[in-house]
Order: sequence, then C-alpha cells, then structure tokens
Amino acid sequence: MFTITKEVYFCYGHRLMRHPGKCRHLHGHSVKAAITVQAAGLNEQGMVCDFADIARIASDYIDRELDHNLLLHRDDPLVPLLAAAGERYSLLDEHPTAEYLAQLIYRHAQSQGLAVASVTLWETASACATYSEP
Ligand SMILES: Nc1nc2c(c(=O)[nH]1)N=C([C@H](O)[C@H](O)COP(=O)(O)OP(=O)(O)OP(=O)(O)O)CN2
Ligand SMILES: [Zn+2]
Repeated sequence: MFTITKEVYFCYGHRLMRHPGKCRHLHGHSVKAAITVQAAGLNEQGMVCDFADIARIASDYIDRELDHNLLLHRDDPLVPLLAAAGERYSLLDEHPTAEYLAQLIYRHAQSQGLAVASVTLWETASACATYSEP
C-alpha cells in the first residue's frame, strides 16, 4: 500500500462553548491540515495521485467554508449578535474542535473521489487531531 500526504494551511476563529478553560472564549488559529491518500498501486504517472489534485480538492472546501471564517456551534448564543453586526461566520452541527474539522475535511475529500486514508489537523504546533475510517 502506498500513501501520500499533502499539507494545506489556513486560519479560522472559533470558540469551544463547553470548554472549562480559556478555549470557551473567542480565539483563532493558523492551522495545517495534512491530507493522506492511499492506493494499492500507482497510476500511469507512477503516482498515487497528483499532490496538486489533493490540494485543489481540499482547498476548494477549506477556502469556501473554513478559511478566515468564524466557526461556531449552531447553538452558540453569539450567533444573533454576529448576524446583526454583519459578520461572517459558519454554523457547525458539532463543536468546532480539531477533531470535527478533520472529519469535515475528510468527508469532503472522500465525496470528491479521493481515496483518503486520514486527515490530521494541526491546530497548534503541539496539538493535532486525526480522523480516519475503518
Ligand atoms: N481534544 C481537543 N482538545 C482541545 C481542542 C480540540 O480541538 N480538541 N481545542 C482546544 C483549543 O481550541 C486550542 O486548540 C487550544 O489548544 P491547546 O493545545 O490547549 O493550546 P495552547 O497552544 O495554549 O497549549 P499550551 O501547550 O498550553 O501552550 C483546546 N483543547
Ligand atoms: Zn482553539
């Protein structure tokens, strides 16, 4: 089995409403998503797939939904205030953790036909979350 990994960089603001510490307050991250794609064999170009194809598919979603956006749980009480202020935000069905964002990127890559093995979201230089499926 071969695996290849492409990294994509972006940033967002968020807060974790139920966090007992500092992360319940609005703050931001400049992050790295590492998208790993697998294949049992190589294509006619000798590749699992082109790194550029992974970047394009991931960035289509990330640029549209996540990058320079404020990511909030849809029950966050800040939402009416942000709407009234005309701010950009995106409402998520789950808390905007690194785990959930990794899952969102994974599911998008999968829906676009990539044989994605895992997505790891590095939220800080020392903390990451990985999503994969059996
Ligand atoms: N399992 C998770 N734990 C935490 C998440 C997460 O997404 N999944 N997110 C946060 C915060 O949003 C933020 O990422 C803070 O992370 P943390 O590593 O605690 O922050 P620091 O960089 O300040 O870490 P130090 O090592 O204390 O400097 C929290 N937890
Ligand atoms: Zn955070």
